[in-house]
Amino acid sequence: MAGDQGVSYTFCPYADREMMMLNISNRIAGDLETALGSSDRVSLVVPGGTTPGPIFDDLCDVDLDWSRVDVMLSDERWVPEDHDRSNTLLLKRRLLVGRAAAARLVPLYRAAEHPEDVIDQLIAEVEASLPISVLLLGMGADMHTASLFPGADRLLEGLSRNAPTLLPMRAPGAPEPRITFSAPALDGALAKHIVITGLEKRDALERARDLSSEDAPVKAIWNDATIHWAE
Ligand SMILES: O=C(O)[C@H](O)[C@@H](O)[C@H](O)[C@H](O)COP(=O)(O)O
Repeated sequence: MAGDQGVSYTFCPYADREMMMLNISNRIAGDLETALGSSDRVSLVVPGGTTPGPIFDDLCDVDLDWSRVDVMLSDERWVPEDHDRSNTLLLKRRLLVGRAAAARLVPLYRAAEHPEDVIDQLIAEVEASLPISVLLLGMGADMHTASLFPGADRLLEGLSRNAPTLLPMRAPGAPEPRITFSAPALDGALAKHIVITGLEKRDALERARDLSSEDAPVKAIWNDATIHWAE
């Protein structure tokens, strides 16, 4: 456990990445199964980026009633869906295949020049699938999570208690505009997992304890999360 200012998470280290990815997939499957036991439809929110692919490879073959699962991204880069930086493309290739192809993808992207052009429509679609039943997030070495980046143009709004469910975000560290779930929308998830790899990110997690959420946005959602780490 780590704690300051009343926040806490459970830190779960693994001997190797493969074991970690398999275990996270099993944990998510168990959380989804539990949620499906008490709701007609449940939702799973996952990150893009480079880390979660192996989790998706394991999870997509799990035997559960995927036809009752809404899948959403925690954040999306504002690029067409066939672009190699599209998180939607990653989902379509590695999670929404096999048994999980029966799940419903709730998009965080629509073909439009700017996220602002379609944000209201995206919010309405996403809000129909809330609350988040199961959440998986990644974290950058700069302590961003989803697209809540330190120094981003609308970070304070995204961290505020009254934040909209989704908001556009532009940040010095992000090559394209983003759309992201806000911190309170993510923090309301019933089960929360964060996956990180490598010593740099583990050190960043340690540093985050003494920083504000503005400098370390991951803090805004880590309360009651399980943080899975392997070198
Ligand atoms: O689109 C994205 O980039 C993600 O959703 C983002 O929040 C990601 O989880 C972190 O940046 C970690 O990224 P890596 O796993 O690539 O280090």
